[in-house]
Amino acid sequence: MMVRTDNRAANDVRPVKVQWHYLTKQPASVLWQRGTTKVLAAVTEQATKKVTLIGSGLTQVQSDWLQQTLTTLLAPALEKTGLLVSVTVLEDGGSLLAEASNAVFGALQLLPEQFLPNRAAAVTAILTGNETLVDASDTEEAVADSTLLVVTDNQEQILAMTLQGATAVNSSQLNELLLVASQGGTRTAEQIQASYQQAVHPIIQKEHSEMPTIVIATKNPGKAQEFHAMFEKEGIQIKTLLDYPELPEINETGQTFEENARLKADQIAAILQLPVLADDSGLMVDALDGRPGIYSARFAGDHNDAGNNAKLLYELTGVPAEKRTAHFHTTLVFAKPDRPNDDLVVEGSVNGRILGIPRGDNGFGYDPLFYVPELDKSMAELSMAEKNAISHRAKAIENLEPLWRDWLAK
Ligand SMILES: O=P(O)(O)OP(=O)(O)OP(=O)(O)OC[C@H]1O[C@@H](n2cnc3c(O)ncnc32)[C@H](O)[C@@H]1O
Ligand SMILES: [Mg+2]
Repeated sequence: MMVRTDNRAANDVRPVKVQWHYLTKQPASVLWQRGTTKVLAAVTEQATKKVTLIGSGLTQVQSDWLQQTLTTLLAPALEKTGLLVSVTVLEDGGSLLAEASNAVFGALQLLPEQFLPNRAAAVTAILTGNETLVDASDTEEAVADSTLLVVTDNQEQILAMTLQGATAVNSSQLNELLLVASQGGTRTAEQIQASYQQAVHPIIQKEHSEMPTIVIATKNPGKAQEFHAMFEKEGIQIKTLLDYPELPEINETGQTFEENARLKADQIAAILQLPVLADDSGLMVDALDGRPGIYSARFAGDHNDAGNNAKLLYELTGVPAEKRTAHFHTTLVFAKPDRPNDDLVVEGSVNGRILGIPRGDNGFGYDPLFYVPELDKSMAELSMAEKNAISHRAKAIENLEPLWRDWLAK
């Protein structure tokens, strides 16, 4: 009997770690880890009624299979809208295609519209010698005679599968593979669900009618997540604009960050009759007299990060490194219903320099061009945790921390 690399039973799946809403500016993204395999997936709706998959770190065959499988699984939803799926393999520690599929299934759960009617999850089962092992690690995968990848729902029903290997399998071996894989897949679906309930559900959706509520004036769950920790420990639940789809769009017509944040906070507090925390942020470049500033999101016309970055580089053509100083700024405004003169206002900023060429893939907006001298990295080269320790939003939250309890109780 072969001892598994981590002493698991033959039919045991490894735990999973899911970081929901991993990318701040994507509507639905997930960092998925099982064993040492790490995959980042993001999904957005697109007008064309098909699945477009952009894979990095998958082979063409794997990308094709995943795209085809998604197209089949999502067929009913694809009659109405299309889907852009991006998959980035950060580390391949085995069962790569299964974990890439799981990352996408996870991200799909974060879209407002339910694309996947059943909870789907993927797992591999391998045949090695005369043993059948579920959820193979990379060392186990290396000695597999055959590998079966199965996508199941949460009831051990098989939704898709693919068999690969140099050795033929007979029907009883295939049966055995199918059995352990479908159980492992359903176990994985439960793991995804448990993580989702813990991480996402309580923050944004769960109703605690007895709990005091504040509203974060953003549709960006990543931002909301940054505020969540501060309020959770005080027994306050937070909601976001996603919980109030009927609210009118508030136009950011102010001339300063504070005016814009105030517009959002005051108007929404008045409508919902709840305390509202709003933020407005942007990039201020010294050589451009503080531009793009409040116009950061639409510097190049529409809300397009690539266009904004290109325009910034263009405007700084020929400006030497030492004159490319800049800072990110955030203003937070906390408003209570019907008390517009009593808003709590705090700010935060982080200094840096605008690079000549973009660096790094994390973050969003101007992050790849924003160099942080203390860390000798661009903002896009920082992990989310590193960025959240030094960012302008983090500093503003730090400044809010000692003030808001007394203000809210007044
Ligand atoms: O107001 P909401 O709806 O939350 O979304 P927004 O895109 O307007 O978000 P912000 O006011 O926070 O930021 C305005 C723009 O400034 C840039 N920006 C803000 N924070 C940033 C950050 O942490 N990293 C990189 N760019 C950032 C980015 O281009 C944003 O679109
Ligand atoms: Mg804004």
